Amino acid sequence: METLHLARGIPRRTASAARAGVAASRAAGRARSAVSFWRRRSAGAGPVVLRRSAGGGRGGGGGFGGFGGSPQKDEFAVEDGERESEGEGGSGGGGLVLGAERDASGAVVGFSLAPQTRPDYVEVAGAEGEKGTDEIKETEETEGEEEAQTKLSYNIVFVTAEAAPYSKTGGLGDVCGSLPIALAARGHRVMVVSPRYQNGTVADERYAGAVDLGHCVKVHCFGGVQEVSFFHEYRKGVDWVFVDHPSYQRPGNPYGDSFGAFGDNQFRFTLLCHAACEAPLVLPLGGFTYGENCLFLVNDWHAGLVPVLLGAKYRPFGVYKDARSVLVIHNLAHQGVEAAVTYKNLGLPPQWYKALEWVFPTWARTHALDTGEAVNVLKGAIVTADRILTVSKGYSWEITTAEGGYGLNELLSSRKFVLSGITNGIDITEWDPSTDEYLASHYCVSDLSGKVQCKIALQKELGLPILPDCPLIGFIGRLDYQKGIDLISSAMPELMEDDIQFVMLGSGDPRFEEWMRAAESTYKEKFRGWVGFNVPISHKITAGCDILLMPSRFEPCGLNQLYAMRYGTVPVVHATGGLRDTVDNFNPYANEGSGGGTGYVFMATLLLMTVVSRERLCI
Ligand SMILES: Nc1ncnc2c1ncn2[C@@H]1O[C@H](COP(=O)(O)OP(=O)(O)O[C@H]2O[C@H](CO)[C@@H](O)[C@H](O)[C@H]2O)[C@@H](O)[C@H]1O
Repeated sequence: METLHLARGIPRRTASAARAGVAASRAAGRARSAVSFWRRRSAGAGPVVLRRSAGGGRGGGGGFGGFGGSPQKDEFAVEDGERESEGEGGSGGGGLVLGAERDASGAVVGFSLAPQTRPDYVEVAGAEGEKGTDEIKETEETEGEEEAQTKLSYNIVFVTAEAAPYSKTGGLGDVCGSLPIALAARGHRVMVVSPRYQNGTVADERYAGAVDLGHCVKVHCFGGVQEVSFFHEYRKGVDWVFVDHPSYQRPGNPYGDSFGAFGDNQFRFTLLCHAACEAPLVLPLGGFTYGENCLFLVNDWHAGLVPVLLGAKYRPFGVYKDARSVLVIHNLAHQGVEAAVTYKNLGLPPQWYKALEWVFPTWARTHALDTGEAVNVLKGAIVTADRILTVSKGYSWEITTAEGGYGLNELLSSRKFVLSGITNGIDITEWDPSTDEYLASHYCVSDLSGKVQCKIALQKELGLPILPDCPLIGFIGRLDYQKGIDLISSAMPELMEDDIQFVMLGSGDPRFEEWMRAAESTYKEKFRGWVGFNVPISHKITAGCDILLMPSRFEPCGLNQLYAMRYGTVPVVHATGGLRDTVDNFNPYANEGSGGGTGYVFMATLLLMTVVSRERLCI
């Protein structure tokens, strides 16, 4: 498992005002420019310059959640999952030093990831001479390989509503499915806590490798006691922990079904947060628990109660005193807002109400008696987390503005000193055109000759006329207001006047799904709209298309443009958030006139007001 960190090396740009909308005609114009650019490219104008800023991360299983047994010494080293004595580990140069915990009589009672004198980290062998600093050690890219190792190793607990390949509706699943593996490869001990969704389809088999740990935890919430249990799989150096409860067993995706979002999501994710706080304390993974000295990475509102619980439920009793939490915001538009009366259901002490208190502005209230009082889980996480991260630098700034802050901009601005952005990486083993299992032909960015076979195969599979020279534009994503689908739909008649083909893959808002079906029957020879969630098709579109269109109104990071750049597919993106940060706008004058850049970045010319309505604030 390797990661590609596109953030490094990309010139940092000062983001201009977050634009909440783009002009559809502008999008069409840009797509047309890309078409003509593509034509020039096809005509021998040279390949698009795809600049990758950094190489992949170190592969390998590593990690140390998966071994057990009794140590013979107080400290021993572990390398690539194998246990060695300390002396042996020293010669290997890549071992981890662990400590044994002893009772008053000196008998070993367990193992600690922290040496007794420095209880919050372990040292990584090979970092001799540089001990005492707290930086992640990374060497510069060497022949496409990134050597990265940590000198401080943490017990990291991801809490997330989705983690691929077990569950995925979008980018959150991708990141929480691959980043833990990359961190484990660097020497951290990593656990991912996520629900064990069972929806009665073949997708349930994804959890087949996870075994019931036989551990139940009682959660006091929603006026009763709920019992949750845990399943566990140790895979690629990571402890994947799945919380089991009947509320995760129903048809649909993690958040809803064809009738919309589930009405009990607040309940389901409250359970997740309580369970995630218990997991490091009670689950003996690989023989021993993670313990209290954890770093919780809480992803989006679904995990947002975790930092609140640390402060409200555990620390008053001396538990998790040294634990820290990082809130990772993948999408600020979803905040977990419910009526104020639901606060009492969350299993929090009454005096902590203010942490979650949220009052809608007058204009957003629905009737004269509406006081606008609500609880907002993400707000609670923002005020209680030790650090706040977004998935790109640009987005970390945008959320502090009125246009991009979804009502939380002032609060986020007040926490600027702990707010930062780190651009997402991607899993370059899954997304690699030279090995991608879903492709009809393999190729690489330095030799795109196999790409045309992917295009022909895609045209064939979708029943489009097989025209290798016809520019093929693609879109992949959730059919959501965020993604600018309405802008594509209004640009479509103009786009279809050109000699192009257009393929869309997505699911979500039924209105957009209906529009895709209608567009397909209107433009039979040129347009295909695949309604549904289909990972193989997403790979085929990424490889088979010449251009990938992403006219997102806002985009915290965006992954598809990163995949596209890796597949030699020109991204055409709106200059917002992570799209602006990661796509280098094509400059025909660069490189002594031969051109340079990684795609097209268009600016919004029409600012559409973002209406922060209650509907958008609730999942
Ligand atoms: N119908 C379909 N079939 C198959 N695959 C599909 C699909 N629809 C989407 N996908 C896949 O889901 C992922 C979507 O990732 P994005 O980052 O573009 O969006 P998303 O808005 O969900 O994520 C949020 O979180 C991520 C991660 O932080 C941020 O990058 C992003 O900006 C933020 O909005 C991609 O891997 C894509 O291929």
